[in-house]
Amino acid sequence: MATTPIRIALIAHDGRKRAMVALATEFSAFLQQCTLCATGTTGQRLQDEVGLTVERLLSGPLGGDLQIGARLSVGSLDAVVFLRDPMTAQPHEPDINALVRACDVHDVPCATNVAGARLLLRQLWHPSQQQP
Ligand SMILES: O=C(CO)COP(=O)(O)O
Repeated sequence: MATTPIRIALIAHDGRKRAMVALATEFSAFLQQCTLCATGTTGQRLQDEVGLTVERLLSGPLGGDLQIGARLSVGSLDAVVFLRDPMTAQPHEPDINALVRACDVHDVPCATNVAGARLLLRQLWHPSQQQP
């Protein structure tokens, strides 16, 4: 029986894009089975460097975070991986906060660092398997 693909949004600030590419490469066998969307530049990197099929939304500073927040608010996303750069101020900080807040409001799992993202993606990939 065919199952519905899991819908995941992938977002990374510039200082975390290499980490996102490495994470997506590590989980590419799983992510290929998912329906993916991403902010503009992150999505481009994932297409070009990992070979994933990704719906590219606007770049974060141009409203991409808000688009993803709107999607998850209406139940169109199952999980968010948002590798934020904690060391660099972002011009669109209000949009970033709105996205993370929307995850909390709607109880959508959101990983904001690689360790959390690994746990989340592993669990989504093998839901019945006990985590060690
Ligand atoms: O700024 C971002 C998230 O806040 C990411 O946007 P890009 O993927 O377009 O760089």
